[in-house]
Amino acid sequence: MAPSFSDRRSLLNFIVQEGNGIKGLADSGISKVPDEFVQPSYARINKLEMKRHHIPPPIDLYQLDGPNHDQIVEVLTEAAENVGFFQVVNHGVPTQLLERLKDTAHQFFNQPTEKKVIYLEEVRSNPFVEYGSSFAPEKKEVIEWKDHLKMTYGGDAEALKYWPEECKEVALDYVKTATKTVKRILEVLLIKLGVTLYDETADAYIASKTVTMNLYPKCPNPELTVGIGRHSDIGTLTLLLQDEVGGLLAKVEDEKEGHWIEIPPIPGALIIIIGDALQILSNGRHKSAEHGVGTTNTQSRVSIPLFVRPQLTDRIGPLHQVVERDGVANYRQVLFDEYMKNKFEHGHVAKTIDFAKMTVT
Ligand SMILES: O=C(O)CCC(=O)C(=O)O
Ligand SMILES: [Fe+2]
Repeated sequence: MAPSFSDRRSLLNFIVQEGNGIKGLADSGISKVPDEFVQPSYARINKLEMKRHHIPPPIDLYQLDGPNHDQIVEVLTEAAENVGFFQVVNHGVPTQLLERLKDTAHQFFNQPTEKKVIYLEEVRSNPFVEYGSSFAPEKKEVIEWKDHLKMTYGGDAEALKYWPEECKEVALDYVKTATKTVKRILEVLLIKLGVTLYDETADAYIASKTVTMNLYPKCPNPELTVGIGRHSDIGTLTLLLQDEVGGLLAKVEDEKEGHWIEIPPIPGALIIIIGDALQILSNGRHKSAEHGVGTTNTQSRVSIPLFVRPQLTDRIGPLHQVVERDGVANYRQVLFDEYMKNKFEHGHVAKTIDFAKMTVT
């Protein structure tokens, strides 16, 4: 029989403290989501209102090494400046690895709860791994329909020691190959901005790496819920693998207030999302994409982002070559840790980049 929850506390106990997750709730056979999952109407992204939008074909990264190099750089730059996301193929991450990642994510979440609870924030013994649900479910009024396993890279030895046995090899392989892809993309974007790059410089902007496995279980009320609310990613770039289910939504700016589109799954492709750190570094040329995830009642979905960002102890601000060219710095220097804390205080509510805006004194 489906469990019933007398109040929010007992619901959170079941999902968070006992570690049953959203998956546990979905598997219990509920026919309607508890009220705590019902998003206020302004926070929902209505699929019906989504405009038809021409989705550009994925960008072939292989061509960066051939005669069409300059043309591909143009296309990448245009996407980074105008929409903040794009899809790539021939990206250097083998298809077989992508398939293994998706299978592994399902395998991890399909395990009995007692295998997963050892990675709960309150229980785990190290900072490199975290299993949980929603975004700050204890603090936020409305709960998101998502479970996650976060694996933070702190070196190979730590990954092999602390990441879950069933995920560690495939996740480590992903960090290594995908980091090369991300670095290459970042380099061409920065060079195009006029930045002279020494190896360490690009590395500093991608120094911290986290692979997350997200699970969005089948949801009885997709029209009322979100998997992840609208947000922009905090880091430099996100490289995202989504499965064939779909549900990733992004906001495209236009003359009015912008409109939402679905970023469709393309077999073998990866999605690149510009994060806030790159918007700041590029003095606002590159736009971090506002995005979110819908839910569906047809099947459960997995996605596996690799987030790269500067270290928390780094200060970041617009790169001096860009400021010289633009004649003005649009953002101040911020300690990345401070930027992150401010963002987390707000949770998933659109963009928080104004925190780094230059204030007129
Ligand atoms: O699941 C997705 O497609 C996107 C995930 C995402 O936006 C995130 O984890 O920040
Ligand atoms: Fe995101």
